[in-house]
Amino acid sequence: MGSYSGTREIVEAGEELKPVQRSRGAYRSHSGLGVGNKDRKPPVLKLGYKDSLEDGVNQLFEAINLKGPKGLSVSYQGGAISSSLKKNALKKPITVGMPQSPRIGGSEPLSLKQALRDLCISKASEMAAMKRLSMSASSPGVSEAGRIKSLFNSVVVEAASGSGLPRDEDKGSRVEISLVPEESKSTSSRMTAVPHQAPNIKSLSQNANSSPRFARATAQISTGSSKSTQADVSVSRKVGTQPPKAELYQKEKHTSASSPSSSYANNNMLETDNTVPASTKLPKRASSPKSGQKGRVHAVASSSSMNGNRVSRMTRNAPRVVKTVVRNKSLVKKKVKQDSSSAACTANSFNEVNSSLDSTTSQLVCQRCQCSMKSSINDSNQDYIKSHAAGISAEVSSSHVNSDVCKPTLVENNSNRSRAAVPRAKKSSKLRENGDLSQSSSSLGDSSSTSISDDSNLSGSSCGNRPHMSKDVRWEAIRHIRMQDGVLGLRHFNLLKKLGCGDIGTVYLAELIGTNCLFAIKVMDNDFLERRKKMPRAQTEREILRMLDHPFLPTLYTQFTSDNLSCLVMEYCPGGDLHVLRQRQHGRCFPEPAARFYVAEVLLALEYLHMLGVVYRDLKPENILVREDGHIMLTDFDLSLRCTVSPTLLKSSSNLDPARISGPFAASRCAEPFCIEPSCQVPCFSPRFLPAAAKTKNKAKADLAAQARSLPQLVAEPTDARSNSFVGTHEYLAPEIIKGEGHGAAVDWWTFGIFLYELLYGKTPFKGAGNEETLANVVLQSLMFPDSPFVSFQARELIRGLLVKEPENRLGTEKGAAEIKQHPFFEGLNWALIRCVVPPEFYEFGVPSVMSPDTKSNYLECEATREHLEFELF
Ligand SMILES: Nc1ncnc2c1ncn2[C@@H]1O[C@H](COP(=O)(O)OP(=O)(O)OP(=O)(O)O)[C@@H](O)[C@H]1O
Repeated sequence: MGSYSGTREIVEAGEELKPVQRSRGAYRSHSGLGVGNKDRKPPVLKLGYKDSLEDGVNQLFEAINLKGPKGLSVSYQGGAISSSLKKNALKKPITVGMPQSPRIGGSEPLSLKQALRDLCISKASEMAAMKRLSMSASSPGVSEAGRIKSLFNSVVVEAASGSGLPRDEDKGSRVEISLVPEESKSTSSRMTAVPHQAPNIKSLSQNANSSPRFARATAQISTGSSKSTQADVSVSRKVGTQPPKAELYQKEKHTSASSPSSSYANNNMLETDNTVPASTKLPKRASSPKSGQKGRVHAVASSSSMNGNRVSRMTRNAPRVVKTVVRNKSLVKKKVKQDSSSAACTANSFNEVNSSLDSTTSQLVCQRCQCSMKSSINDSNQDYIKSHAAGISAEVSSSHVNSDVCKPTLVENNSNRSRAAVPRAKKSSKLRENGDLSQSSSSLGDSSSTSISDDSNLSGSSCGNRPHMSKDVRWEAIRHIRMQDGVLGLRHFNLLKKLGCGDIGTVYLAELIGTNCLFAIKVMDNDFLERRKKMPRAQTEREILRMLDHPFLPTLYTQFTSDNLSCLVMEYCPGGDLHVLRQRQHGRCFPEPAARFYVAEVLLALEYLHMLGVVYRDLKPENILVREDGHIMLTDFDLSLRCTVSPTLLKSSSNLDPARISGPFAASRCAEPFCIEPSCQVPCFSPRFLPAAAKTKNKAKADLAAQARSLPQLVAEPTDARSNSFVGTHEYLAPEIIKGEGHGAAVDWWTFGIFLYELLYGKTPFKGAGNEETLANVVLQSLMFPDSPFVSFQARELIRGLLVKEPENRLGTEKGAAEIKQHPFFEGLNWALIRCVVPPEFYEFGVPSVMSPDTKSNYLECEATREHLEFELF
């Protein structure tokens, strides 16, 4: 990852590091609008109905008293009827259309019954007429059920209050129970303020009902949390009173329509629990949280349509502990308990997660992503590939950060930011126009920084179409911040350390504040990129990162633009790169088994990239990072070439006997395929050199080879990829690139050969005294192997096959990675389970402490380890 010396730029993040005004006011409770404001009285329709009814009844009973038989058990005293009868009369609106005979004794004369019936009928028709009138007067957005409901409400409530009868809470809730739940509501009505409707939560619920996406996006904030109260209130405000938020809703709805999995997170910000039925008494919200609870947000998603509840808890402002994490020793592994009963693979469901409040053990799962495969242009292959190639179930280990860590936040080069302030707005809008980035409206009122999020395309901060990383707690951490603050920006991160810088940006280790989650953030200055015409490279990298979901490739969690700095939030690899790691080895080269492990994982990553139509073009040890678990991660895609590809299945596995396939690998004692416990090591590397005495095992070996040959073969070489770009690193450049003959996917197999050579011998094969000589050697010099260190014949054979100067004769050109995987160098390797094998252990690494202002300057210089070409002929 070195940079060309003449073109090394240090791009610093001019971050908005002031304590952020979280615009609490924006979320603050607003009396009368609170979702949970159960004191809010339904508006009263002044229909004049009650008075006329009472008058009529009074007149009737006056007549009865005067004319009725003596035995009649109705009392009338000075114009007031008995409460029971009065109640009956007042309940009349609820029984419209079902007139009942007043049970006044059992022997009332027929004329009285008739009189009462007539009265009921006349009042019913009066009501119907009034209802028609009110229908024509009301807004079109209000449904009939809503109007009837309002009518009932007004009648009952006013009657109750006007009657002088005690109006207890139960009765109040009964009024709600009597309402007919609306079945549906047009989406446009969601945008309309409907003042006489039931509380906003109701209309939200209805929206949720009409869209499964809204249903699953339900979020209820726990009682007792200040944030929860604010969030709740913000819901109603956004829906009922604030047009901009309503627009946001609309926008999100469209997004969801096109990509169901894409806007989950944003929805969560705005939705309330859709499962609160109309008959349910609205919960009372605590208005003044206790200090101890402040900041603790308890998000609950529940739905009757869901098969489980998702309970997520995150601790904010919890002390963070910086702790050296020793691989395989101090890792805190988190188990995720899922509700297996749920429809786990439906895009609308969440599974219950066993989560703990403890920051070190909280674990959140977004189960839905496991099945939501994003489909996009030319993505049919990608879907297939992703579903087959990336199925790892990642156990997440939390990193521990010292409580000191969160205090300071790195502020660098503020002048850059002010410099960029003027063009920022212009460019941002330009980007938006291009549809490249979508502005997320923020209610934070952060005037000093602009954050533009492109997360709609990344499925928000949900794991989206990344099933293999779906259980990563970092998705949830990001989603939580977005729920809380609306839009993610650099201000949400503590920059702990500069990890390095490349041609187009600077990479920082960063902690998402309050979450204990570490990320690598690549920060790119858009002005700089534009000036240096490197915007296309940044764009390429971003596009490729967004596609990736593979255990040996980086996960892009989110991306945003903050103060004209484009930021890619990626998975952090604490193990450094293979270039550094190799130099720490005895003889500056890896033992062959270690080299075989690393190149095997790189081969799988390249295979996956090729299947996605990506020619990587920049393979070198510097671009291979070591994860916390010792497996690798191939990074840096700005020099990659994108093209179309059509994977072809050369040979199917339909005629294979599954028992035979598993036969040679049956040495594994563990049935759990993802178990990485040493005692359950999967024998990915069975011995290639069998003891002479073990001749009887030769048959098994032959069987193994035969089975390997009979395994299904998928070839996914981007055959039409051609480029004349002169890109790469001198020592790794393929001859066809140097000669300018145009190149394709075969360049990756050349670089793969150089890479293996360097890991085994500690140097590249064609390195000259200078760059020119190196290039000449690549084209003209034949391949030679040093005598030492000792390298197996198979390894040398593989290198020979790969470093063929004519690309058409090069190993891998015809059948891609499948061809290379079958080389004897990899004999006995269980490709499918290599990610479960215990990786070579070379050294321990840990999480650095926070980057102090003193140490910051140490990172301002980037050491170029290898000269890097950036001449592009396009
Ligand atoms: N996800 C990550 N985790 C840890 N370190 C990273 C990560 N991504 C990059 N780095 C480190 O940051 C440094 C800069 O990375 P970057 O990809 O920008 O540089 P580069 O490979 O030189 O890029 P370019 O080819 O664009 O010049 C690298 O040296 C790498 O070690």
